[in-house]
Amino acid sequence: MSHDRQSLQLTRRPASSRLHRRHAAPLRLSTTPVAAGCAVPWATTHTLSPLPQSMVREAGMFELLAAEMRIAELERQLAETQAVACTDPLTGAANRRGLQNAFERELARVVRSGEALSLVVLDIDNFKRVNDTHGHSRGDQALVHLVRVLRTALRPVDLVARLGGEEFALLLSGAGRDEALATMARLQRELEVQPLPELGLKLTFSAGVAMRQSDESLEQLLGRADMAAYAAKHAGKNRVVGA
Ligand SMILES: Nc1nc2c(ncn2[C@@H]2O[C@H](COP(=O)(O)OP(=O)(O)OP(=O)(O)O)[C@@H](O)[C@H]2O)c(=O)[nH]1
Repeated sequence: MSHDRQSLQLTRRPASSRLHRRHAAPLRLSTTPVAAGCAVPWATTHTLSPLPQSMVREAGMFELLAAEMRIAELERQLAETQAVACTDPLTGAANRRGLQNAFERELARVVRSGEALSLVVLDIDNFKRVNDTHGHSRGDQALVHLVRVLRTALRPVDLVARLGGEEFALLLSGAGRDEALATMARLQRELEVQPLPELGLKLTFSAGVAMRQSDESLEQLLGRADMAAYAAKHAGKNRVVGA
C-alpha cells in the first residue's frame, strides 16, 4: 500500500489510535466503498484528507491560548510564593528579605530622583511584661495591633518590616531626618489614642531614626538606626532619637 501526503488508506481500527494520529497531523476522515473483489467483507477503507487550513490554524491558536493560560497561572503562583517568602506570618509586615527588596527598590528610585530616604528601628517598650501579664497570645495580638496602627498612619509608599521579636524597621520613602522624626512623633500619638482592644493597653516604643547617607548600605543604615534606638531605650524609653 502506498502512502502519500494527500491521502492515506487505512483499514478499520480503534478510534483512539486514529485520534492519536490525527492529533499529530490533523486529517479529515471520509469513508469510501470497499474495493471490488475485497476478500474481507467487513473491512472498509477510509481516505484521510488534510483538514482545512482554517481548522489547523484554530487548533494552533487553541494550544497557544492554553499554554498562555498555564504560564499566567505559574506566574501567579510564583508571585504568591515570593510574597510569602517576604512576609512575617504573624503580623503580615515585611520580613528582613522584604525589607531588603524594598530598600533596593527605593534606593534605585531615590538615586534617580535625588530624594531622601530614612530608616527607623522601633522596639516596643516592656513587651516582656505584656506577655507575662496577659499571656503570649495577647502579646501576639499586640504585635498585630502595632503593625495595623503603623500601616494606617503611614503613607502607602512606606514600609513596615518586622526584624524579629518586638523589633521593627520602617522605611520612609522620600523622608529626610526631620520629616522622619515628625512622622515618628505622629505614630507615638496614634498609639496613645489607639490602645490594644479589650485590654485597653497603650503600647509605647523606643525608636532610632537614620537618614541614608550616600553609598550607605542597608546594613550600615540599620546599624546607625539601631544604635539610636538603643540610646532611646537607655534615655528612659518611649522616645525617638535621631542618628
Ligand atoms: N507574644 C510574643 N512575644 C514575643 C515574640 N517574639 C518575642 N517575644 C517576646 O518579647 C519579649 C522581649 O523582651 P525583652 O527583650 O526583655 O524586651 P522588653 O520587655 O520589651 O524590654 P525593653 O526592650 O527594655 O523595653 C520577650 O518576652 C519575648 O518572649 C512573639 O512573636 N510573640
